[in-house]
Amino acid sequence: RHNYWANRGIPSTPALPVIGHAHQLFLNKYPWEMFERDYKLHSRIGLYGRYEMFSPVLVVTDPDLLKQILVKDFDNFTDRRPFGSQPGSIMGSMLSNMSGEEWKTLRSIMTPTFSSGKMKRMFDYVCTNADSLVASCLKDAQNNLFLDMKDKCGRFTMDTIASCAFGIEPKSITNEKPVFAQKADNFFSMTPYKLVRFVLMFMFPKLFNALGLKADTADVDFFRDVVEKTIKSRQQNNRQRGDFLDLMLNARETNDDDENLSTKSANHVLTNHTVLAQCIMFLIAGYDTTASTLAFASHLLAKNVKEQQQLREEIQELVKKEGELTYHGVMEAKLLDACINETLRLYCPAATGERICTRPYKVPGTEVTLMPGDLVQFPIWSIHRDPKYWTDPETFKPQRFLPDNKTNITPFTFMPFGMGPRNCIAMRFAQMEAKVALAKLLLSAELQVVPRYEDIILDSNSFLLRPKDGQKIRVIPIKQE
Ligand code: HEM
Repeated sequence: RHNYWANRGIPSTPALPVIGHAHQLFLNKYPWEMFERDYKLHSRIGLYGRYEMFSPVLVVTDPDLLKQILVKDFDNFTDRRPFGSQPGSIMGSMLSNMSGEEWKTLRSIMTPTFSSGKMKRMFDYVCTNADSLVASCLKDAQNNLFLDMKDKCGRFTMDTIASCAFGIEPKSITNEKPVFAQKADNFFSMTPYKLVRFVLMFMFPKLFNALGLKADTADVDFFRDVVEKTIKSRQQNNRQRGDFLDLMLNARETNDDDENLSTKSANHVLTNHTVLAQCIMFLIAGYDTTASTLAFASHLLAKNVKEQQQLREEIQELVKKEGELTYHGVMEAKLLDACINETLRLYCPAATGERICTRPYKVPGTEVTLMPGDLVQFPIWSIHRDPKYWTDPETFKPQRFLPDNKTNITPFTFMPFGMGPRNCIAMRFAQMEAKVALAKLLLSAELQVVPRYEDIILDSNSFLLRPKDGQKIRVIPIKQE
């Protein structure tokens, strides 16, 4: 049963009996490295096959084919593999884990959360929290040789998503015990038990359910309590902020008699349970990826002194021109954009992407017809570091993303937020949040590498790229003129 790829002329390295290539996940230091060896062997061809037990998986590395699958033929690949789908589970009801029409309807309800108008309104909340982050860094820098930037930035991203989307103020940045941030961190931190649980839930959902394991963990229950209280208080006060929570509650309460078809299907999708699930997803998803990005960016700039100074000068120039840091200024800053992009190229928090085939699909240029349920993976980490697309790929060179050079980048070789209609729904928000925090930090402080912490060490127990044991750097206040 491991002849599927050979019979169709698709390269595949020899599989082990029964388990196929599933063992690759455990042979490497990091999960995303399981693609490295086969990527190097087969990327010239643009695709290769592997097996998870007996199930064939197509790994796509060719940028044109990726564009085809993720964008042009998206209707054949609308879903990811089901994750945490148990009756009544919060995890299974999150947008990220939904499929088919339910996903489509919910995605269209949630998309306006990050419209340009809403982003501009959220900018002030982001700035307030970024100011608290900088103040906290400067204060702690007085008594500490170095700061843990992952911890600091995690508190910032938690406070920012909570205030922007829900009007909650956890005050994680100033709190000695930042419960919200700690709970979100717990969700992503893997112990060996959690890792096994995660692999079972992801790769062997039937076995996971048969063992009576629960998809929702205690951390999810904590956020369920927070969101339930927030919804109750908002309904009692009858106040509208025009934020994500209002958007969800208003869509849920739209009258059932409405003749508008899309509203009817929205009512069908939006139960109390699904509203709750999306809110919890935002609090959790809003925390880790952006915090790690900021921690990685701080470290890379601490290490690359020239780039750090050039970026500081760009931001100082902006502030001089506009009187303060404005939404427009932050979004237009070219080097700031390039530094965040280069950070995400080298350290993309979500290192692997995947889609499930939802309609039979003949893969262009091959004899393969994928059937509904077949899995397609794309190794983002390997593509981001492929010397075919990036000269000197291991080196931090933000200049690659400056407008003059950007046109040299092969489309679909840079995809830290995924691509196509099912890409990261909060991409523009995450970019704005990271840019504001980094800009404010650089205006007030110089970032330096700490001896013994010169390199980024990644957490090998995580499926997301996260710094292991935080990300330590030295923060030196800049004397204001
Ligand atoms: C630097 C920060 C972030 C990165 C690198 C990132 C990356 C990603 C990636 C790679 C995907 C999968 C896309 C695909 O399959 O094509 C994704 C999906 C998603 N992200 Fe993000 N993300 C970030 C921040 C956020 C934030 C702040 C939120 C929420 C507030 C968020 C919410 C989501 C959701 C809900 C999905 C699932 C979308 C769907 O299935 O329709 N992300 N993200």
